[in-house]
Amino acid sequence: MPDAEAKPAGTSELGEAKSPPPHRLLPRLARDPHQTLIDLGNQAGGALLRLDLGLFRPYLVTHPAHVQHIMRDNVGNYTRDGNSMLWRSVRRAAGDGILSEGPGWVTSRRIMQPLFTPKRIDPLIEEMASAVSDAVDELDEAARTGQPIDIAAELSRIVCHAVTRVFFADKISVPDALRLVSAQDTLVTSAKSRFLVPFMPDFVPMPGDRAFRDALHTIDELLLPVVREARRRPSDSDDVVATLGRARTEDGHELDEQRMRDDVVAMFAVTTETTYAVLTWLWPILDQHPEIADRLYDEIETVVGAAPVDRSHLPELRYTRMVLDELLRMFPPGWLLPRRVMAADVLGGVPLKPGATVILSPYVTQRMAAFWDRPEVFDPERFAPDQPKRAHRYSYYPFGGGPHQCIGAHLFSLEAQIIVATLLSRFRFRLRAPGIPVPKVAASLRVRDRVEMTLLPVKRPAAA
Ligand code: HEM
Repeated sequence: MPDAEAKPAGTSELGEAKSPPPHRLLPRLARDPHQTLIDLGNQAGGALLRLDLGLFRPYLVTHPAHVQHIMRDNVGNYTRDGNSMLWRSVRRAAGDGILSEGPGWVTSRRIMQPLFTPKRIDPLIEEMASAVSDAVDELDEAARTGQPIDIAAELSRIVCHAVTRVFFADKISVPDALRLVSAQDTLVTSAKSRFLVPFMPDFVPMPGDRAFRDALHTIDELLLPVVREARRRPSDSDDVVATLGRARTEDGHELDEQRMRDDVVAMFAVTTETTYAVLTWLWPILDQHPEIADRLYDEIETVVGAAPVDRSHLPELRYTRMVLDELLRMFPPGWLLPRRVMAADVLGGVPLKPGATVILSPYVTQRMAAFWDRPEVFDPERFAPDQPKRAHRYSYYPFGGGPHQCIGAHLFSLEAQIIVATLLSRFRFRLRAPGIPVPKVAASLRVRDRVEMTLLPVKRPAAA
């Protein structure tokens, strides 16, 4: 693997970041933003780049050492400012809580983080596996009749079954959860123009605004009653809503309705959206790599077989975990993580002014030839336990890092193993249109078009 440390993290001399000419950059970004950013990252080899998008001129940060500086070493200087790219839309949807910055974030992180530690999550494995299994049962009919399914829709249904039961104590019904997921989908997609033109004031109408507002309205309609009920009848349950209901701010006050609503909205989104988004990429990848698929099937057959997935299986699903780690390398849902520069700083020899935007991208760094061998090849062996340690912690950061590091990484790992093992212990699949899907231009990394497939029940010799 290329040695990230050996690449210059910057130079001791100060200088402006290179900036690709806008007349070439803009058409390329409009055509294929994902590949263009990877190409730019590769051309710059880890140096900071300035993207000249007219009135908006953010820096693209790809070197792991620079990522570490922003996410960890000098984190106080790089904020998820609620007026900046991406975070402005996030703030409109999820307010000043866990997905924000400052005192509201401190309180929410203190309240939410303990719910997702391995100690709290591991005892929930059986319940999660049983919810997943119940949801997967509903695919038997499609497998029997050969009816094609939209795997993203099915995965979101499976995830909603698990999440509503385990983390929301069935306070949100599965049909409501699916309406929420669909509204979230609209938020992520309709925020695109505000994302790309973050300096436009709110009073100037932009495409997608109406859809965004309608989706927020749906979310409030579904979640506010849940919040109000929890406030009316506090309980000692340890689901997300009841936990927020009992929580206190740093100065001892209970959270008001708006603050509770903000964190319920945020927590529902992060527990659903990311997991199904990343697992949707798995099937086209397996279809393209039959040798990887066979090894995965063999492991699941040996470890799980025809039995329901249970806690004892998970430590044995080593190859499954390697496949998931590689999936997160190539398709991290949080593909762009912008920050606002607070005070002047120097990064990689480039002076940064207060107010500038820096864009970090796990998607780009994790596909750069400077930091990965054959970055465009899907190869789970990179994550084999006997592989040498990666040269730099931040050459792979699908879950971010530093104080804002994802609190759901352990949950994702368990939940994704359970879902993949449950599905593949029962079905094989055939894609209707083979090929790796094109990513959608949206705030998170999703497939642009449906991934449709037919399911084939796994045949096993009848027991003697
Ligand atoms: C594939 C699965 C997931 C990926 C790749 C992922 C990725 C990320 C990333 C990159 C961040 C950092 C954002 C930033 O630095 O601005 C983050 C934050 C967060 N994630 Fe995840 N996430 C995943 C699943 C989950 C799940 C299942 C949960 C459920 C608890 C979750 C909860 C959160 C929360 C609450 C934050 C905000 C943390 C903070 O700012 O203090 N995530 N996630």
